[in-house]
Amino acid sequence: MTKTETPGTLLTAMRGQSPLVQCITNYVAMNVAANVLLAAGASPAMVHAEEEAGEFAGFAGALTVNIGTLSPAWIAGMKAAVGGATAVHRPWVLDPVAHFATGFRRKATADLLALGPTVIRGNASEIISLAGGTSRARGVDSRDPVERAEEAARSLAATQCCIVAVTGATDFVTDGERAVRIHGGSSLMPQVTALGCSLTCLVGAYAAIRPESPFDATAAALVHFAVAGKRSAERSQGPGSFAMHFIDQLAAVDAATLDEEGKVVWL
Ligand SMILES: Nc1ncnc2c1ncn2[C@@H]1O[C@H](COP(=O)(O)OP(=O)(O)O)[C@@H](O)[C@H]1O
Ligand SMILES: Cc1ncsc1CCOP(=O)(O)O
Ligand SMILES: [Mg+2]
Repeated sequence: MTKTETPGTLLTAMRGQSPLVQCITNYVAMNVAANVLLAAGASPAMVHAEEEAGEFAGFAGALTVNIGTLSPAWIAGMKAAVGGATAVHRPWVLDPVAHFATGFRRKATADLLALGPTVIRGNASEIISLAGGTSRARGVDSRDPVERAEEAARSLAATQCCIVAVTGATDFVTDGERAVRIHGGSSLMPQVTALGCSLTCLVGAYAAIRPESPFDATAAALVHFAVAGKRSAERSQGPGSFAMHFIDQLAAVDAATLDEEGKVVWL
């Protein structure tokens, strides 16, 4: 991030363009993620059929691919969409939900990784395991602290030549050389399903407006979540009211709020 391109500047640019984001996400996340993107200021479209996914990616601002509820038909749609996005040099974001859990997921994830994602966004367990380490998780929820994933993220980013974002109590973003930690959010966030998946879609929205700067775009999306999450927790009684306030706060925060309340620490 530069002084002129703060997260707040990127928020204003993102809202100004309201980018069309093709989200191939899971059944759990589809509705949540669409509401998150609309509240944040982007335009989501959940388009995953093989017959149309590549064509759609040819005019979407960015593509996001999430393997949460995988099936062979969805994998075909994902590959077609990545082909379409790559052909027109649009960024695409991979969310490797519980990729370590089964052979089916491991194979699909390896195939998608080989197609060269612009950004990988996962929780600490997912990133540790994706870099070849052993995580403690068995399913979609992380069982490792982000600090344990930081070296894994750097190495994965360097090997894959992409941006890697690890989320959790404190987030970490790296391109293999540069790295930032982003503080904020709330411990209520992992108690609401699909917020990580929705964040992946929001990374796509920011990447759509700054395809040449995916590091800054990813960090801005994470700051947007961190600030909205902290403000929502201050207004909530538990996970249910948090989910409602979170949508409100994603919409309520403006550029000045992100730049005043966002806590980004360069490493
Ligand atoms: N303990 C926590 N404190 C603050 N924010 C959190 C915490 N756990 C997760 N988050 C936030 O929740 C969002 C989703 O991250 P995470 O739960 O790691 O993803 P996933 O749902 O894929 O496991 C991110 O914005 C992250 O910063
Ligand atoms: C519960 C569940 N099962 C398959 S995908 C999914 C949603 C996971 O969402 P997130 O990774 O954002 O917690
Ligand atoms: Mg996840």
